[in-house]
Amino acid sequence: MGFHLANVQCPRNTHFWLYDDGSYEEEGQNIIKGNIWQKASTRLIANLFSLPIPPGYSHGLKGDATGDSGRFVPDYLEQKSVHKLLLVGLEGSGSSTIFKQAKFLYGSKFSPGELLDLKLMIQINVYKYLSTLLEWRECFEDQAMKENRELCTIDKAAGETGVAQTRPSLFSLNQRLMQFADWLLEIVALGDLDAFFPAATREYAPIVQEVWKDTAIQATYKRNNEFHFLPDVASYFLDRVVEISSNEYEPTEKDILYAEGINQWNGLSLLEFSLDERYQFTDSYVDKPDDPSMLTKYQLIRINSKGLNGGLRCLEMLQEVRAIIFCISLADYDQTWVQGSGELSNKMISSRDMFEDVISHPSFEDTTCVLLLNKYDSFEAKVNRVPLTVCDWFADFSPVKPHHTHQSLASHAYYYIALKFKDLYSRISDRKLFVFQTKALERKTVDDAFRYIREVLRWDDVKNSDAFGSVEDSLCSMDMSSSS
Ligand SMILES: Nc1nc2c(ncn2[C@@H]2O[C@H](COP(=O)(O)OP(=O)(O)OP(=O)(O)O)[C@@H](O)[C@H]2O)c(=O)[nH]1
Ligand SMILES: [Mg+2]
Repeated sequence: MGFHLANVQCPRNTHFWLYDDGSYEEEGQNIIKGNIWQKASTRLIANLFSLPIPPGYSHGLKGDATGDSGRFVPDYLEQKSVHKLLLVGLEGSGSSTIFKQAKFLYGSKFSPGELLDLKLMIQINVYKYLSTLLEWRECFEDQAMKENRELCTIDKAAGETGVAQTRPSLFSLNQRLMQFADWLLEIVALGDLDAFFPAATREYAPIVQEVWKDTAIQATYKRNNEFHFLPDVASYFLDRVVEISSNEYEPTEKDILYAEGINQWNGLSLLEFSLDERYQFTDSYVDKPDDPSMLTKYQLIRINSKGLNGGLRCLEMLQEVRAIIFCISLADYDQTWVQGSGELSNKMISSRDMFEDVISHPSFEDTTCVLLLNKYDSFEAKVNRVPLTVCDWFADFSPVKPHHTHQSLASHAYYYIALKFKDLYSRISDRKLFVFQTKALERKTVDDAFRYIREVLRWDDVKNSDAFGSVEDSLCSMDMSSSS
């Protein structure tokens, strides 16, 4: 199995001999074919399972000149090394969307197994969305009943008969749908949803559709700004529940991007890729095709926030991370979030706290950090409606009236947030925080982000080799110019 994890080609019936130093040869051939410790995948797996790694291999490639901080790798060796990029963010920030876009952009297609995982995840999520709606329907119905009773008491006092008390409200379901709702909510309360669905998904699709279209649920959905944990994509999938629930359903590219997450179970996803030498932020390509073997290789490691719940312990297992890519949803500034302690808090503030925890983690003292401020599209639409100051951390945001400047309110607010994070970072680290704006559903912005990250890392190498001084300025201006 170790050979498979190390990406060693193992034809059937071929046996390998593995030596203490990690080198291996085909049985009896007396020709050393390679060394498993030189394979990045072996080292990562070993890290994750806390397996010992021979000393010469634990920091980069054997014999690489990593210098004191492990940053400087001479060009000729850099070509061969794999830069690990750790992608993290609070749930819903869009980190898995960014991962999936990177896979569409630079990776291979989703395999049939991965597509099946995505399909199951989409099918089960539909039931989660519906149960959220059903819970809120119940609250709104209770509220409506209570108001009715109060009205009744007033009417009675005025000498009128109290029929309003028994009258169904806008939020009441008929008895048949009510039975289904009770049954579904019980399964959810018992935590059995994952075990029950999607095996039963096809059978219940018609009734799910009926509940979703019912006026009580539609009235509940209209009030979705009042409750949390119902993502924007809920209606996108609920509208198509029958299609999604069929055996023949295959998620489209759009479905894959809209689905929350990459698969149901896996907290960790890996993608190895390289970037061609297309010029930064333009669509022009260099004339000659690149020699793919010369391109720097990156390994994108995405851990979902559930995977980080164990107090960031798994981060310790990730050695030699070249850069942390921390993803934050700009649109979270007015959202509520349940923290680990069960307390409710503002989601932007929860994201900030998680950011602080990750960057102050001893494993990442010397690690470059790039902050991706994502969901600029939702943010742009929202910021004109909901003042940024609803988030306590942004209480001192006082924009110059938009018509006095050329900047929109959204871009003004974006710079303000970027600076907040830069200030915070500078209080914790003596390194510079790089900030980039994304709309992860737009593939181009994710491509731009990775090209920006590549420039940041190149700059880092140059800075550490002390050859140039002015690259930082050009990166800063790039970073700022990319945000309008
Ligand atoms: N409007 C908008 N929606 C986005 C953007 N990025 C992600 N989303 C949506 O936001 C939802 C959550 O994104 P995910 O990528 O699942 O975020 P995540 O929570 O970091 O990933 P998991 O931890 O795996 O759930 C998905 O429905 C995405 O389609 C964006 O830039 N704009
Ligand atoms: Mg999510």
